[in-house]
Amino acid sequence: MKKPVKVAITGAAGQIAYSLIFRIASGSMLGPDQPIILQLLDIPDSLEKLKGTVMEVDDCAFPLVQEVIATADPMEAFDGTDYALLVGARPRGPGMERKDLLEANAKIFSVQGKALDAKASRDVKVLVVGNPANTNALIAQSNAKSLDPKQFTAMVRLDHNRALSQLAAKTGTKTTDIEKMIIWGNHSATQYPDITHTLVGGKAAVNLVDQEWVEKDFIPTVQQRGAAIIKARGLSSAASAASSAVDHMRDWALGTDGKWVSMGIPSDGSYGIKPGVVYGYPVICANGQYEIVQGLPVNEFSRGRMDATEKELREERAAIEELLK
Ligand SMILES: NC(=O)c1ccc[n+]([C@@H]2O[C@H](COP(=O)([O-])OP(=O)(O)OC[C@H]3O[C@@H](n4cnc5c(N)ncnc54)[C@H](O)[C@@H]3O)[C@@H](O)[C@H]2O)c1
Ligand SMILES: O=C(O)C[C@H](O)C(=O)O
Repeated sequence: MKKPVKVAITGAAGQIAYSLIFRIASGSMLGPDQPIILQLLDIPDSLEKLKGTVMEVDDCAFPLVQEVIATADPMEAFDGTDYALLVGARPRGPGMERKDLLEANAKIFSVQGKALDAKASRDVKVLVVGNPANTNALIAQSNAKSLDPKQFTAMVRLDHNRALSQLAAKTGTKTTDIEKMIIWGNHSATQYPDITHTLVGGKAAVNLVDQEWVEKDFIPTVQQRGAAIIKARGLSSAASAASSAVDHMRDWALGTDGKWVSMGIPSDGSYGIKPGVVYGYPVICANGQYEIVQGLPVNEFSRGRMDATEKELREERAAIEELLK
């Protein structure tokens, strides 16, 4: 029997968490033999609703769940945390851009960065889902001075999965036939879903689809998918966001077996993206660590898109600079 690990989920009374908590509790994230202590955080006004979610977790009688803590205190929620999924934030509604959320949500992540710094396991792995996810991850990271910046990541995996699904539909293949997809940059409408290096059934994707489809259909569809879901559901994506959060953490913790996935991580100068932003990169995970896939040629079209999404991230950074101190 493995020692239990502590998994903190913020925004635990919200709609993403309503899917995420149950997937994690069933073993989808860390495996069917990894016991879990759930540490659920929400704001005082949402605690009554959270009580209902906890009752439902109890009612599932999950074999892996050792204990469930529900609290409005970040210091309690992050005590000894091994995995932190920072979901809690206000989602955007119809017609809003992610940058509209910047001010509303930024402060949450400075408080939580400090609490993680003070209380979490020194090896904690942090995934920020709450939008604007990349810049929120930057804020949390900057407020956790004693932790390694590499421990803070943002979710672009939903974009990665959306891109796989769009390309599979276009080429009449399965998502599992596709390798080496990349999402560069921000989880926003400037992100760059890049199929330049992608293989479909071992063949170069760029030879299977035309550039016009890539520019006029594929890239905008992936960039605008969040907005399309808000329009259709009247609410932002939830089950797919939860599923992608599980994929991100599982791959980081358990490895990708040499496969590429996309993660928002602190930029280190790779591919000309200077340090100071959390940027989507292609990575390979092994032994609980991720490494950027290096040495890929970048054509002129890709360079322009990669720079444009970096520019947006630097503007977001400038808007919350005072929270980084
Ligand atoms: N990165 C992605 O791919 C992605 C995908 C979908 C949604 N999102 C984002 O995830 C976030 C959550 O979405 P949702 O649909 O679950 O929203 P929701 O409104 O259903 O739930 C948010 C929850 O967060 C809680 N909360 C607010 N402030 C908090 C704080 N300081 N500490 C702890 N909890 C707090 C709220 O009380 C609420 O229960 C939004 O910002 C949304 O835009 C990101
Ligand atoms: O687009 C949104 O605001 C929600 C989320 O980030 C998504 O991509 O579905």
